[in-house]
Amino acid sequence: MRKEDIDYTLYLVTDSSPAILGDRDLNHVVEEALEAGVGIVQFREKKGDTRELIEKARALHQITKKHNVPLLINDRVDVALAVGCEGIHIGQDDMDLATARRLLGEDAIIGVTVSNVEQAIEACQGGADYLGIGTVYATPTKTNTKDIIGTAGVRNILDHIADAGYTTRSVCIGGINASNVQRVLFQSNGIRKGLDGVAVVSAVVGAANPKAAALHLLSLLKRPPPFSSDLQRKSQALSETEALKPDLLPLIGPVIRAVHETTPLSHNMTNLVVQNFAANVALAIGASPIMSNYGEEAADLSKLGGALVINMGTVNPDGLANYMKALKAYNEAGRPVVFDPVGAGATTIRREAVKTIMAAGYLDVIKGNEGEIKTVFGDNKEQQRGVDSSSTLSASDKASLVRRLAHREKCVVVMTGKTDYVSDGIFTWAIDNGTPRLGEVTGTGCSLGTTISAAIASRQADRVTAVIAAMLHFEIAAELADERPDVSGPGTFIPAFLDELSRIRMDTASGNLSCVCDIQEKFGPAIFEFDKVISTTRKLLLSATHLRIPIFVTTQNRARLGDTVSELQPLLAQAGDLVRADLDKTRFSMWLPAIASHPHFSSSSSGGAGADATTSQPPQSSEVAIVGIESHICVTQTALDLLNAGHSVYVIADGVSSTRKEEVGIALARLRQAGAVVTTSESWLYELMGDAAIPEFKAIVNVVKETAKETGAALQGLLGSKI
Ligand SMILES: Cc1ncc(COP(=O)(O)OP(=O)(O)O)c(N)n1
Ligand SMILES: Cc1ncsc1CCOP(=O)(O)O
Repeated sequence: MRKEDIDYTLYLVTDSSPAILGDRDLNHVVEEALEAGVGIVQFREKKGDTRELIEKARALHQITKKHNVPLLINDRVDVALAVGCEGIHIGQDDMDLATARRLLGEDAIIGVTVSNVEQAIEACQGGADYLGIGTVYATPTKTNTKDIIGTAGVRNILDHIADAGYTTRSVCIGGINASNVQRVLFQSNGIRKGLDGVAVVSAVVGAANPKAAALHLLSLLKRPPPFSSDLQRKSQALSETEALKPDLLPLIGPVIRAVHETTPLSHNMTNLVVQNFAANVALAIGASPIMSNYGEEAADLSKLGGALVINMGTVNPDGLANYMKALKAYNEAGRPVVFDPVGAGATTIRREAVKTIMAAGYLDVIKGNEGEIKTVFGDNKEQQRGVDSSSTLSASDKASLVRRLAHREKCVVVMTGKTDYVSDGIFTWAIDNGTPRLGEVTGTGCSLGTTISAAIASRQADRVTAVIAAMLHFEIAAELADERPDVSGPGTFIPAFLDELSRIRMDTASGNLSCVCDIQEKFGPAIFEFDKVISTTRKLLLSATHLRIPIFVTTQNRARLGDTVSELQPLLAQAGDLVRADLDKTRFSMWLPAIASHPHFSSSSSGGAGADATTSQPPQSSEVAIVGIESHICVTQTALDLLNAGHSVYVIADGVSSTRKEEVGIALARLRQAGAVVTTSESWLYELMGDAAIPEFKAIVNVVKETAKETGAALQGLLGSKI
């Protein structure tokens, strides 16, 4: 067999020790493994006389030859020469590569154990046919292992040898079995070079049915792991340009809506302190919380389409065992896991717990403060005080740390702080939302993990978007709560925060929006009943502020025709961040790219390439009310564009006008025919409320009462006989 044709996918290394082989026959085990499809076998026997070893190896060689699979001998060049088999595997303490090559010749396959970059480069340079990279995880099969390098170590070696231009075949070894093989491969593979396979001992030799075990491993090795989707896609993009950096803002609203619509399960294995608060946060954002710290339940829960939060805030040995069970179950079900390594650097127990959890399964999101993320990265020299974080890194160092950790673990990493950093290992975002108030109450950090879990459960195919959407939802709600006049401290902040979380969700889900089209100073003298348009718009802006309906404003050629009229400016200022856009335009329609791509309008993109196959929704439309001028030009074109984009349009007849009054009636008739609803401000307001029991009812009724005279005048003046 030519060297380049060797299939390293599943590499069997033998072991005849009773602890592994038991009473099975080694030849039979190897024969079964070969039947299953093992592509290379190494005879590794640490005990026995040379003659005995040669005899056993000869017998094995007869079997491997039948399957046209190479047999290598561990350590012993003499045995390999005596048997005449295809090669050897040598470690760092064995015969050196150059001597082995001289003795065995160019055709022999020689593999070399490497556990760091220097050894790997030296072996590649020296002409090794393959590298045995390890030890990945501690294993009872080899107790004299010097270096446990984890998947991060394997990946580092692969990246460096690829950078140095080597294509040497590579397998990894140590503690690999069916429960971790997909993750090991997924997390080990570098962007430029991947592993050719894995080498195992006990997973096959120690299995009750070696053939079935090898078949199972091969089937796992040949298919992508359930959690690989979006990051694999993005990894491919890495070599391409910065232009690929996704614009996430248009995708935020759809994630919040997806949580509202799918009510995903948020399975929290969280600490005792925050259980109640985290459950309330989950409810406020529209998720379905279950607070279960019992690992045995996870197998069932993982099948319900949700996500798991492992928060090690009050870790203990039982808890750790439960986390591992749940992590395994969620990994097997292909459902996302959020890891919150609370207080990771505070104690030795916690540092060890982090290592145990990281080695036990794949984590989709790792979220922590600076100290926690440093500890997870393995780079925290400081002693963390409790669960708090002090910051010593610069902004660029923080960004670099989250990117490196995300890249290493192939997951999304969030570092919380005054500025939060989020990375998928390729792109990194800084988020400056939130309020110091969040730090004044316990459980906010932990319930951010809960919020992320719900978002990621609804948008598993695009984890980083889900994570950022969850963070924005959470932090903007906190800002809004903090600004409320009824909030005077941490006690009043908590209920207000829950209210704002829920309110953002309802606002985003409801899709009610308002557009104020070109109500500018210079139009004043020319427009029919311009003052009525202004008074109706005032009424709508006041009501929109009470009902938290986002507002979009435009002006036509502001430099020449002036800004939006001064009567409306205080109301726009009062509406604050509800004014989602205030744009100048030359196009007649308000449907500018910046508005069309705004989260409130971009829901139709939720059915696009980034949508989660399991939860994709039909494109959702917004309900948009329009006021402004002129009815037959800008208002008409905006309404038609909105209708074309699939939105519902409400033209507020007592709030639109034109230069000539005759144009108005014709424009409204045309829009009605095109599918718009032509209605009045009062009718729209009552339709929005739907129920006199809503908390805002009183405020809106007051607005209606206070503006009753103006409304009458507007109806009289503007509508006349036109509808
Ligand atoms: C495929 C493969 N990789 C690594 C090893 C380990 O070899 P070594 O470091 O020589 O340790 P021992 O096997 O001699 O204990 C291996 N055997 N096979
Ligand atoms: C030979 C060797 N080298 C590093 S770990 C190891 C043993 C791997 O055994 P197992 O697959 O049973 O963990």
